[in-house]
Amino acid sequence: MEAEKKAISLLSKLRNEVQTDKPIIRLADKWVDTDIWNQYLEHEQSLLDESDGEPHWFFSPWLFVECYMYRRIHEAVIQSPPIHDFDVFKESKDENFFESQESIDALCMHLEQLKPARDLHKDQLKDELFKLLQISLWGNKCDLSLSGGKSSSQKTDVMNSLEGLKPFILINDTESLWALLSKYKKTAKPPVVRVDIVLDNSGFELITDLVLSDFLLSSELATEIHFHGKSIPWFVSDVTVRDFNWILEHVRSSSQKSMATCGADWENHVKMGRWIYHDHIFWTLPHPYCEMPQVAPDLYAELQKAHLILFKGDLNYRKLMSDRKWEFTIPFHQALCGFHPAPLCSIRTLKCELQVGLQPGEAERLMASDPHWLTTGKYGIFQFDGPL
Ligand SMILES: O=P(O)(O)OC[C@H]1O[C@](O)(CO)[C@@H](O)[C@@H]1O
Ligand SMILES: [Mn+2]
Repeated sequence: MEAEKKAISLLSKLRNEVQTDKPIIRLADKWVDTDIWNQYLEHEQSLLDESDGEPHWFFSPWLFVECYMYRRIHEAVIQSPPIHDFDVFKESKDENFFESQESIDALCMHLEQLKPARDLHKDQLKDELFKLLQISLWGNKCDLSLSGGKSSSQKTDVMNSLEGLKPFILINDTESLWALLSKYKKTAKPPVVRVDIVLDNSGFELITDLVLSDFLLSSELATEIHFHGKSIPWFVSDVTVRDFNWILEHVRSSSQKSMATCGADWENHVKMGRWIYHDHIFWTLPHPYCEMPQVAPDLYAELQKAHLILFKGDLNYRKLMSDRKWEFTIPFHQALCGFHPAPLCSIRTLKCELQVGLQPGEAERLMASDPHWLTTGKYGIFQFDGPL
């Protein structure tokens, strides 16, 4: 109880700082990333004129303060032993999984029916890949950060909604993904085809990513999937290693036959080293991804081993684009500012005022028909960059 009181008082202090636009203060804990964070704060300070004083909550870059807020929540918890590894968002993440049971079961049943997927005819293989990619895209609607932590589970039949949702895909580079992966399958070269997925949210979205990953293996479009998750609770619903293992265990022990079969297969993928989970502190730092080679060269080198990297979700898009106010028509490649570790694709629903690579006039047309098109998660993209 003492520890809880301490954590709550640190969180109240944080809330007061946010609400009253106090200066952004240095981190006081001693965690693996504390020094990097404090250096970043100094860097933010150095960008201001002397007359501006210190960086404050209301007038600092959104990406930076939003990441900083989640890092401060982490600080409040780790400074309160013995509850130092308590995940304040765990309950809502788990709830999202339980509330989406029917949709999860339907997806697992679909996946099982496709097996053995390696024998599917080329056209059917492509068709199924596109379906599962779209399911993974729309799974990104289910984050808990946009809804302020309120339930955002999947209750409708996502598989039968795909056709109706197609007009809301603003950029669809899935043909490039097919061209890349089917070329490897056809030539059987290289013998190892590695796809990395930079995960976003736990619950239903993670299930859609796992279903896609299982299909990539069973269809032999890929031979290894590497998942990248967060090392601390992040943006409410993002996946940590605990969430990842918890979901696998709950799918495996489900009373629904298809789910249990999928769960057993998935645990087996992990055991056999076909599915590999990584975490790295870089994913919970405020830096844009173009700074990865300097800030986290080991992670950059790891990503360079991939044949394709899928970046899930809105926050990853903001970090890929350095969260700048780009023109809507600027090419994706250019807005990546030199971040090209391997061919990559952003799969996200739009939740922030940032989108590049549109046709001239398209943003204006969207704005006229739906003024909130950028922020409601109603629209989605598959945006690819890289040589084929
Ligand atoms: O889980 P996702 O798709 O990254 O979405 C999180 C998004 O929600 C917000 O926190 C609020 O819109 C954004 O800052 C962030 O981009
Ligand atoms: Mn998220």
